Amino acid sequence: VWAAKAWREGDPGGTRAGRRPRAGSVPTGFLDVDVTSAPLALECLYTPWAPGTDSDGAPTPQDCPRVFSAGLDLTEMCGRNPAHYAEYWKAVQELWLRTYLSSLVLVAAINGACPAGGCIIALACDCRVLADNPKYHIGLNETLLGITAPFWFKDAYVNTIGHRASEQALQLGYLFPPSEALQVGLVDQVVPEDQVLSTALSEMARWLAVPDHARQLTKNMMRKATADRLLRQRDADIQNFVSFICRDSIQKSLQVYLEKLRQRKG
Ligand SMILES: CCCCCCCCCCCC/C=C/CC(=O)SCCNC(=O)CCNC(=O)[C@H](O)C(C)(C)COP(=O)(O)OP(=O)(O)OC[C@H]1O[C@@H](n2cnc3c(N)ncnc32)[C@H](O)[C@@H]1OP(=O)(O)O
Repeated sequence: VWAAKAWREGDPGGTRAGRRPRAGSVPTGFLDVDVTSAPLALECLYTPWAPGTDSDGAPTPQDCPRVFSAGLDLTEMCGRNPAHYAEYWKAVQELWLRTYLSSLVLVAAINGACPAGGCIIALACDCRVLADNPKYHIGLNETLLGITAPFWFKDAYVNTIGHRASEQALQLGYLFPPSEALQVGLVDQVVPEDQVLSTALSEMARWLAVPDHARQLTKNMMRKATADRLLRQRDADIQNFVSFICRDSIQKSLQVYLEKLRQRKG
């Protein structure tokens, strides 16, 4: 994900904030964003988590070039206590709200798989450029894990691809390959893999050419109702998440899914 400020400063690579998780960072293990320093949070933006870490223990895209984001860290949702789940979900909400409501131009350069939480962060951006590789699927696959996408994931989906396509894709947990993602409007461009970043930068230039104040006011006008819906019921959403995720049947489903992932690797 590329932030306008860094782009303007000619340092898009410097937006990677994948440092070792620290106090106050979103405990997703995937998207390491400092949520305690509000104005900075998005300006030292993250590279969404992909399996692999650099020498500092920080996630790096290079270590797993085929993954944009594997979504939320399932190990944060398994075998923990209710207080942990509540804190975790609050951080996920915060990450999404800040990304979704950012006044910066955000362009998602999607160079790998982009399921669930990865998709929701890409959807919070202003524009999505996806590499044309049949393995790079994008979408909300929660039902395949035996869980439900929360209402604000659903809202972001509906806002982007419409009600009928969302209804079908959400129930099926469907992950769209690039051509279908483009067709349904889930991404804005599909380009050869080696052109993802240059295309994202061109898109960024296009968006930045618009007077900032007018673009920002318009963005807020378009997004406010969706964000307000979550803001009005943040605590209830956390309670729903905690009681849902604590169910034995849900824990079991998640463990089975994680185990399958691990076995697939072997
Ligand atoms: C009526 C009541 C209603 C109440 C409603 C309440 C609402 C509450 C709902 C709760 C919602 C919760 C929302 C969750 C959103 C999510 O994001 S869930 C996560 C979804 N993600 C996935 O399904 C992706 C799974 N991963 C993959 O498909 C692949 O890993 C990959 C395509 C991303 C990459 O493939 P590859 O490069 O081959 O890597 P792997 O070898 O598969 O993986 C390496 C390594 O990473 C582990 N891993 C992968 N994904 C995750 C993950 N999401 N979390 C944790 N760990 C993950 C994988 O197991 C391997 O681990 P090991 O190295 O073997 O330890």
